[in-house]
Amino acid sequence: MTQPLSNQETPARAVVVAIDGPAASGKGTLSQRIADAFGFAHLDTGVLYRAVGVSVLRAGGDPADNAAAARAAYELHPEHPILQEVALRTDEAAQAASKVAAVPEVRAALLDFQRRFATHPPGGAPGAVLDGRDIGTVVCPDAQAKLFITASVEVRAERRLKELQRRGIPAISSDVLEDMKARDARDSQRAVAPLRPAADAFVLDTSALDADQVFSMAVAHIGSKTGLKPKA
Ligand SMILES: Nc1ncnc2c1ncn2[C@@H]1O[C@H](COP(=O)(O)OP(=O)(O)O)[C@@H](O)[C@H]1O
Ligand SMILES: Nc1ccn([C@@H]2O[C@H](COP(=O)(O)OP(=O)(O)O)[C@@H](O)[C@H]2O)c(=O)n1
Repeated sequence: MTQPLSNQETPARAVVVAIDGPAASGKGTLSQRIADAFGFAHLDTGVLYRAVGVSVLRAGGDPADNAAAARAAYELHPEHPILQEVALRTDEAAQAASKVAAVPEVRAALLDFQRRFATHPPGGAPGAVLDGRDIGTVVCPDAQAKLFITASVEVRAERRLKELQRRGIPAISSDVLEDMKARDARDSQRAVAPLRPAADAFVLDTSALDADQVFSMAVAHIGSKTGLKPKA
């Protein structure tokens, strides 16, 4: 992936909040709320892998083919229109994403962009929230605050099913659950940057917590690590 376009340089070191966890644990919802509350920029890194996976499928390739996946990753750039497509939200895209995500060249190609977003958040924001699988372990190991958001696979599959239905994307409950289990296994067992909490991450099981409760606990954790409070 090529470098982002002219981000305004930030004079002080940007605050970085790393939010990792398995599929549909609530990372994206929490990350956007944290970014809004602290005035930070937000990067959903899963979208990058989804875009690479969908690009390979559209070119008629196999997402597990290293060369095809690497090519698609090098061709992706931050202004690419595919990054805005609703097609990235489908289960098919998620499965393709987790296949290309196991290819070391793909991860390497996407790394610089993610790191630059963290160190130089767009619009001169004083901080960045990145969510994904390896933010606290690989992309930003020096992040000031790290959260690992999880929930039981049944709860996560139910959340994802409702989300797909809300978006008008057809989905079958048992398929969503099976696809999520397959993706969990692939993401946790891959050799490169597997899904796991960083040693210094705050692990939060959200199975029985609503989004407001998760947000309050995350704000408290970020406050304890950075001394920052959300904007009024
Ligand atoms: N704590 C929560 N309780 C219930 N539903 C939630 C919670 N957090 C997020 N959701 C919902 O679950 C779905 C998946 O959340 P999302 O933030 O997209 O997860 P992720 O980014 O981890 O895949 C969304 O529809 C979201 O509104
Ligand atoms: N930092 C990241 C983000 C996503 N991914 C991969 O991309 C896939 C899709 O990520 P996502 O965050 O969009 O998935 P959901 O949590 O939204 O279901 C994951 O299953 C991972 O295989 C990754 O490997 N590393």
